[in-house]
Amino acid sequence: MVMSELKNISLAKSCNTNSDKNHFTGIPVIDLLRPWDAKNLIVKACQDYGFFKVINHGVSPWLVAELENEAIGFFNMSPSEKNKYCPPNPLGYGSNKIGPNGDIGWIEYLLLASNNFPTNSKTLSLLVKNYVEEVRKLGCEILELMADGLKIEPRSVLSRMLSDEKADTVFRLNHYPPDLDPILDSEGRGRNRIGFGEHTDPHLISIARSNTTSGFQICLADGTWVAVPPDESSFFVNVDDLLQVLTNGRFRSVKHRVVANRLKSRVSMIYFGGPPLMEKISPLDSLMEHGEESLYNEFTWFEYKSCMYKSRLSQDRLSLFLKPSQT
Ligand SMILES: C=C1C[C@]23C[C@@]1(O)CC[C@H]2[C@@]12CC[C@H](O)[C@@](C)(C(=O)O1)[C@H]2[C@@H]3C(=O)O
Ligand SMILES: O=C(O)CCC(=O)C(=O)O
Ligand SMILES: [Fe+2]
Repeated sequence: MVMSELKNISLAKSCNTNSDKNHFTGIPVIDLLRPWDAKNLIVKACQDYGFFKVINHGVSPWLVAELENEAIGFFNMSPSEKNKYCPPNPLGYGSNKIGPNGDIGWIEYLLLASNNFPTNSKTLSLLVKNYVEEVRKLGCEILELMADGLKIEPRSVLSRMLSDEKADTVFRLNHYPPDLDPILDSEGRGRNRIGFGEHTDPHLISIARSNTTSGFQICLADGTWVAVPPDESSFFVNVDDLLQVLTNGRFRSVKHRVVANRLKSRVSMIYFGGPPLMEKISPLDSLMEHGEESLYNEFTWFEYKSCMYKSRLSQDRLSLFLKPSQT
């Protein structure tokens, strides 16, 4: 990646871009070995933050470590080796550019999908396949606990979309190199560059794991940005746009971003769980109260995805599907 081209990568608008400062201590922690508590805590976390951390998740730490090592091996290859790999249109290897509409970040990444996650290495592809399968199961368990907590039936009403053989899964490996030469602001203070600009994830849920380097931040309901303390042994779960629609706005699709770290590389691996392309998305009947109106016009995941690829990272895509009475 040509870092000299990245001098102008934007600084965050709010002042809290230093990745190690103001670590937020209020992230909800869900212990999956306590399912009787977990269902209610998950619902509260999705309503309050659209975000929580999962411990005792059952995903093999060996698999996580192997995949991280293999990913580091990929990112350690020379730029010319990496650039031989197909550019992200939308899947492939990318650096600096995120998506097709001019967004940039202090990042390089591999975006993969389909069942065999083709890469330049059989080992990497196989590890991704096994990892995604384990994390997909974790996603189903979490969605079933959500249904229990929301008191809706069947408990597979959400998870069936991830278990479907046509489920639309994306997997992403991100590498944020250290930002050794941060930009100076007008007062001469060093400010970290943005690694991945603010956005919400479009799918149902995203399940992320990162190394011990800080940088990930979420936006609270009052608009404050807070830094999430890293935890390499846990998974972090985002409520995504489709889950906000399916719950008719009860759950918040969390706005988040990544700020580059001054000293350390950050490596993250994210599973994005989406439904089959033709799935129709509208608030769940079993959740709607008597007389409650849907906030959104019905759409298919295919329609939403098409609209997403036409939009910039920070665009509020869901607002395009709000009913006129809600705008
Ligand atoms: C700017 C873009 C990158 C993105 C596609 C989009 O046009 C808008 C949504 C972006 C996002 C955010 C979450 C995931 O990282 C991602 C893979 C996705 O599904 O939506 C990315 C897209 C991407 O990097 O291609
Ligand atoms: O790297 C991360 O931890 C988050 C990146 C992200 O938000 C994304 O890939 O959608
Ligand atoms: Fe994201």
